[in-house]
Amino acid sequence: MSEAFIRIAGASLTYGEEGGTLALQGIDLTLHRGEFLAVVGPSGCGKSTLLKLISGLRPPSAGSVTVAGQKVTGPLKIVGMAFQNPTLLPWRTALGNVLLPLEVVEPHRRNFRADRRNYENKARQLLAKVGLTGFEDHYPWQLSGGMQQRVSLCRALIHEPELLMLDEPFGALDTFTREELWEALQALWLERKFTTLLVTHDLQEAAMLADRIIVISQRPGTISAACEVNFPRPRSLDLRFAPDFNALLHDVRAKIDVARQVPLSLGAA
Ligand SMILES: Nc1ncnc2c1ncn2[C@@H]1O[C@H](COP(=O)(O)OP(=O)(O)OP(=O)(O)O)[C@@H](O)[C@H]1O
Repeated sequence: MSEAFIRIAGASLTYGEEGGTLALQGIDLTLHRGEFLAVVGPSGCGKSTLLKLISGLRPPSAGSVTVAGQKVTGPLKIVGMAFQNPTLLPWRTALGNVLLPLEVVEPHRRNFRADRRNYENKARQLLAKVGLTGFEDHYPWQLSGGMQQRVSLCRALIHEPELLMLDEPFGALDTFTREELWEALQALWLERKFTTLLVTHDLQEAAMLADRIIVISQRPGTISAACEVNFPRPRSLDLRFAPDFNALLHDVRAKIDVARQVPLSLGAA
């Protein structure tokens, strides 16, 4: 495995002042460059908070977070993000939405006007990779939920981030669309190998896409278990029917059940 890219050491995060909500406690985690990590656990255990901690949107109350050798002290520029709700700007076309980060994030912002044609080509290529050729000039309201989420994925990747954070990106989609997007995401990841954190409630999604799955326990969230996912890549959807795959799902499910019952960080007897 390659070099460590993210290191979290003894990190805790409390929302609000002292006596506020202790969301995460004693998190130790190392991620290698190019690794795909899935984060699962019961509702409210701190999965999204872990993404905020790593991306610098929230500082740790204790411990430290290091990304690419630098201590995280504020929002990182090298992150692309996509959420359950695609949050596309309704007055912009698919292409216009994908281009948005380039108009905001340096160094692209500086070059955007002069290099617009180049950037547009890049955006069109990315849209083609997720099957949206011919829809570049459509507005969000002219696209299905799955298509909007594809645009959102392209928007998260257009500035070639080293780190991709996905918070339940496919949670609102039907099963077939979700599976198509797993394939699209896997293809992009295999090509570009951005380090990825995926928060999901869908264990099939976690096992299909990730190199490793971590389970966060009931709040205050701690990492209560981890499973390596060693299926060769590219992974096809047929993998869902393999006995090894289902054994892994059962194992992760059992670990989540334990995580739901035992508030580990409170030192249950
Ligand atoms: N901005 C905030 N202010 C105060 N408390 C917060 C804030 N954001 C989250 N929390 C609390 O922190 C805890 C962890 O929340 P978080 O959103 O990280 O959980 P999650 O595992 O992503 O949940 P879900 O699976 O339901 O989306 C919860 O108890 C939540 O109420």
